[in-house]
Amino acid sequence: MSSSTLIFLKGSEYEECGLETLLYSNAHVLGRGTFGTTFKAQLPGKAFVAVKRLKGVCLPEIDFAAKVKELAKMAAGHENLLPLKAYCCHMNERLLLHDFLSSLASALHGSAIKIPLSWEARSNIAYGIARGISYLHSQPSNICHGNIRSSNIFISYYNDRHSVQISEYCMAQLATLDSKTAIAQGYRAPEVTNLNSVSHKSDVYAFGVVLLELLTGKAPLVNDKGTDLPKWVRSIFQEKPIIEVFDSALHEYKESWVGEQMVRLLQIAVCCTFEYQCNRPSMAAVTNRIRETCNFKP
Ligand SMILES: Nc1ncnc2c1ncn2[C@@H]1O[C@H](COP(=O)(O)OP(=O)(O)OP(=O)(O)O)[C@@H](O)[C@H]1O
Repeated sequence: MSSSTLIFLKGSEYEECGLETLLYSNAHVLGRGTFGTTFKAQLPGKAFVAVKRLKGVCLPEIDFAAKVKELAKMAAGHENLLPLKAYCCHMNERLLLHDFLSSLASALHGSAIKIPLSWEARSNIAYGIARGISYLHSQPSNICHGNIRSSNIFISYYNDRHSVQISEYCMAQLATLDSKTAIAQGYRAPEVTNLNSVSHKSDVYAFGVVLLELLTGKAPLVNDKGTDLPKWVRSIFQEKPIIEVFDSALHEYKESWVGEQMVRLLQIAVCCTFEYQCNRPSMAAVTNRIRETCNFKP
C-alpha cells in the first residue's frame, strides 16, 4: 500500500489517520464484491469502519475526487443513504470509508448474528429503503442505484426504532466494469444485460426482491445459491395458502390487522418484480403505497 492519505469529509466525526495505520493495524477482509474488496478496520479512536478498495476505476484522481464529493453531498441530503466518511485517491488506489454497521443480509440470513426482526421492524425497513431509492430517483441527473441488494442495506437500532441506510449508490459512476453484468442474479431484472441497461425500473425490480426477502425470510439467488424469489412466490400462490409465503417468524401476526399489511406489502413486491418493466410501478408510487398501508408519516 502506498503512503496515501485518507481525506475525511466535512461532518465526519473521526480523527484523521493515515492509510497504513488503518489497513495494516487490524483490518480484515469482509468480502469481495462487484466493485472491489471491503475490509473491516478500526480507527485510532476505536470506531469500526468499512473500507472499500475499488477495482476497475479509470477516473483520474481529480475527477474521482470531484465525483465522490458530489455523491457524498447527495447522500448527505437523505437519512436513508449511508454517509461517506472519507475517501482516498492516490496513484492507483481508490478507497471509500463508511461506518461499520449490520447488513440486512446478515440480519435476515446470517448464521452467526441473525437478528429477530418483528413486523414493525420489517415494515419500517421496507419504507426506509423505498424512501432512499425514491430520493435517488428524484435527483436531476436521472440517477439509478444499480446494485440494490440486502448486503448493501444497513440497519441500526436506537431510540427504540430501526434505521436503515443504503450503500453503494451510483457505483457505476465511479468504477467501470467490463463484465457482462455485475448485478447478482437474484436481483437482476430480466431486461438487464449489462450495466448500461440498469434503469429506475430495474432498481424497482431489485427493491421488490429485497421486499420479498423481508417478507419470506428467504435468501435470493446469488452465485447459484438461494431461491428465485419472484418465481417461488408466484408458484406458492397457485399451490398453497398465502400464509405459506411468509417467514414463519411472521405467522403469529396472521389473524391480526398486521396480516392485512403483510398481504398488501406482498402485492407491492409482486408488482415490483413484474417481468415487463412497463408494468412495474415507480419508486415514488411504491413509497406512497407502503406509507399508506402501514400508516407511516411522510
Ligand atoms: N459499511 C459496512 N458495514 C458492515 N459491513 C459492510 C459494509 N459495507 C460492506 N459490508 C459487507 O462487506 C461484504 C462485502 O461487501 P461488498 O459491497 O464489497 O460486496 P457485496 O455486497 O457482497 O456485493 P456487491 O459488490 O455486489 O454489493 C458484504 O457482506 C457487505 O455486507
